[in-house]
Amino acid sequence: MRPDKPRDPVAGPDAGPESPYPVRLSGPVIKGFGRGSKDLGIPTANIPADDLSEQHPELTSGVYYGVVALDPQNLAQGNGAEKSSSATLLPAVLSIGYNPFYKNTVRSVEIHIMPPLTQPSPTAVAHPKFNRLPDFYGTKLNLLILGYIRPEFDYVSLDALIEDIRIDCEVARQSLLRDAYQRYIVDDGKASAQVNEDRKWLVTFEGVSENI
Ligand SMILES: Cc1cc2nc3c(=O)[nH]c(=O)nc-3n(C[C@H](O)[C@H](O)[C@H](O)COP(=O)(O)O)c2cc1C
Ligand SMILES: Nc1ncnc2c1ncn2[C@@H]1O[C@H](COP(=O)(O)OP(=O)(O)O)[C@@H](O)[C@H]1O
Ligand SMILES: [Mg+2]
Repeated sequence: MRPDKPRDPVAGPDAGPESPYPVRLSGPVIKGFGRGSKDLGIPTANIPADDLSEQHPELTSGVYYGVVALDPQNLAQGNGAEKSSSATLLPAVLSIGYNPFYKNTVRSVEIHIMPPLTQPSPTAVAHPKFNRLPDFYGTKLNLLILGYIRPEFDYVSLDALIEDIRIDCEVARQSLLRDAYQRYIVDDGKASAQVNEDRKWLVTFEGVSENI
């Protein structure tokens, strides 16, 4: 059960991601249990978790933050962002694990994509309307995990779970607003060669690389 204590406003060192982060994950967006939107009002793009234990033993179950890009080549038509050749980098918060509140028997990777950091945060207020994009099932998603926030918990109620995910969104946002993290989204001219390479990887889909 979730411990009854206040949450830290940021997660991970101010100086930038610390080993083993950043961690790269990719996959097509698949169907989950359909609870994200229906029960919680928080859509999560699920990607396959089959190889996770072998490929990334360092990714223990828990909540993380990072940056995502969706393949612009197979984003469904009419999703608002016109089918184009350039991928957008967006902040994200995700959960990896068995969702103890729902007692899943298989592990899942579920990513909630947040609005750009330049926009006001919808989750700054209690009982928010979480960010919702037009559906993009089947689209390839690249994710760069930059830090760990907390373990997964069981909760006394659905409302308590939703409120903790709202705080996760705020922690992810405040964490990513720091210079050493924001440069994974926007080139500030001060990024190391490695950060530039990671940003380039994010927008590279099957050999198609975008200019960023
Ligand atoms: C940031 C974030 C944190 C989460 N934390 C928990 C958690 O601590 N415990 C839990 O049972 N589920 C947690 N979840 C998972 C939700 O229960 C899950 O997104 C929901 O069951 C939707 O599943 P679906 O994609 O299969 O529909 C979290 C999800 C997100 C996006
Ligand atoms: N902000 C968002 N973050 C993640 N997915 C979103 C977002 N907005 C819309 N979606 C869409 O909603 C789907 C997830 O909804 P969800 O209710 O969690 O269903 P499922 O159980 O199939 O994962 C994603 O696969 C994606 O197509
Ligand atoms: Mg989902």
